[in-house]
Amino acid sequence: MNFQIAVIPGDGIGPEIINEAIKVLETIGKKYHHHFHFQKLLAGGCAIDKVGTCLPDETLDLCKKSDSILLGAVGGPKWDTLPGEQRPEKALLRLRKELNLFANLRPALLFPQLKDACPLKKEIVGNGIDICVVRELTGGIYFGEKGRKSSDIMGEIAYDVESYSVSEIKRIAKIAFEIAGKRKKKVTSVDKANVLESSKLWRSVVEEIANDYPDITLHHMYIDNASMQLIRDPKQFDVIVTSNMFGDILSDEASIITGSIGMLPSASLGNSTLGMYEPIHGSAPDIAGKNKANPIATILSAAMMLRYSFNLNKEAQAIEDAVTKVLKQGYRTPDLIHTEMQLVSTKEMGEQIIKNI
Ligand SMILES: NC(=O)c1ccc[n+]([C@@H]2O[C@H](COP(=O)([O-])OP(=O)(O)OC[C@H]3O[C@@H](n4cnc5c(N)ncnc54)[C@H](O)[C@@H]3O)[C@@H](O)[C@H]2O)c1
Ligand SMILES: CC(C)[C@H](C(=O)O)[C@@H](O)C(=O)O
Ligand SMILES: [Mg+2]
Repeated sequence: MNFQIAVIPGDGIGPEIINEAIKVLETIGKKYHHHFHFQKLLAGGCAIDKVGTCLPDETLDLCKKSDSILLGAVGGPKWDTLPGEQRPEKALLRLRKELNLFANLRPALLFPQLKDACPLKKEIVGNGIDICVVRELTGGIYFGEKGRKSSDIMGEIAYDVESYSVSEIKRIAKIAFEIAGKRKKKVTSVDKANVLESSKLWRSVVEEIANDYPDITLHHMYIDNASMQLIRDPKQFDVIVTSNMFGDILSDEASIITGSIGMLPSASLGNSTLGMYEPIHGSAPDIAGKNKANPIATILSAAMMLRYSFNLNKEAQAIEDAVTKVLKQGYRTPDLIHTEMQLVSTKEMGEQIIKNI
């Protein structure tokens, strides 16, 4: 089959990790007789430098017309002083919003071979950690009213408003319950309902949706406690459903218990098969251009693309199996390294994964 993939390498380590994911997809294409057509597009800081805007119209148009989008990372210190609207990260937010990609799945899976790279004690990790964070992606404080104003008494004031509608909460809650139905049948909804009005609505709507899923257990947890419980006893979680900002923070926290933020992929989905797939990490300016970045999160994001946008399940599994094999063989990028392991670069990690497909 033929698939049109819009590729946004972006900034920092973005182009390095994307190259490895493309090579992996090409290998899958050859093996299973699919034609993946890649179209590289500009967005982020590199687009600001080249054409003066973080998300050129052409990029947005071509993303809309493609079958799926693969993104590396955007942003970096070079553009940090730009006003909010002009920052590279705005490209990401606009893509998510314009394509209505409201559901962000961030699976935090500790590969058994990486138990030594997990900072938690062995007795806490037990047989392994397998959590799916379902992050609401097109609402909340990221997209509420924001601005600056000045007051005679307080001087300059900046504000960002968190708001959620019933329909926004319903659609993300449904996705979380559907996913939990295929897993361990447990949803933990994370909010701050003891303080925030938007969280109170969140909690009541999630409870209403839970009535349609009698075989799924629902727990509510405040974000402060959830941040602590994730380290104290991560095995208690199956699916975590939460708002845009809480999901952003909790997923970075969850990633480190899988060994490295370089291990966590994501899928951003809406109402059609068009999805955007990206690692959860950023452009990692501290290691950019050094061939040191872990490409696995991006490669696993490509696997999620095959599964969710193209319904190519055995092909996705082939990538995931190859990652497992490479980890078994002892290959590690610097973020995962510990004793008696084979240190490899970004490129070498990609090559080893390809060899194992
Ligand atoms: N999706 C995105 O495009 C995205 C996501 C997060 C942050 N950002 C942007 O990236 C820039 C840097 O942000 P940050 O430093 O807060 O977060 P970051 O995720 O880029 O880096 C945090 C730390 O994790 C390490 N790291 C990240 N990815 C890695 C990988 N694949 N392999 C090995 N180590 C890895 C980095 O070296 C750094 O030490 C900022 O401009 C931020 O806005 C973009
Ligand atoms: C870069 C930033 C806008 C983005 C977010 O906060 O959503 C990132 O941190 C992520 O996790 O994808
Ligand atoms: Mg983030």
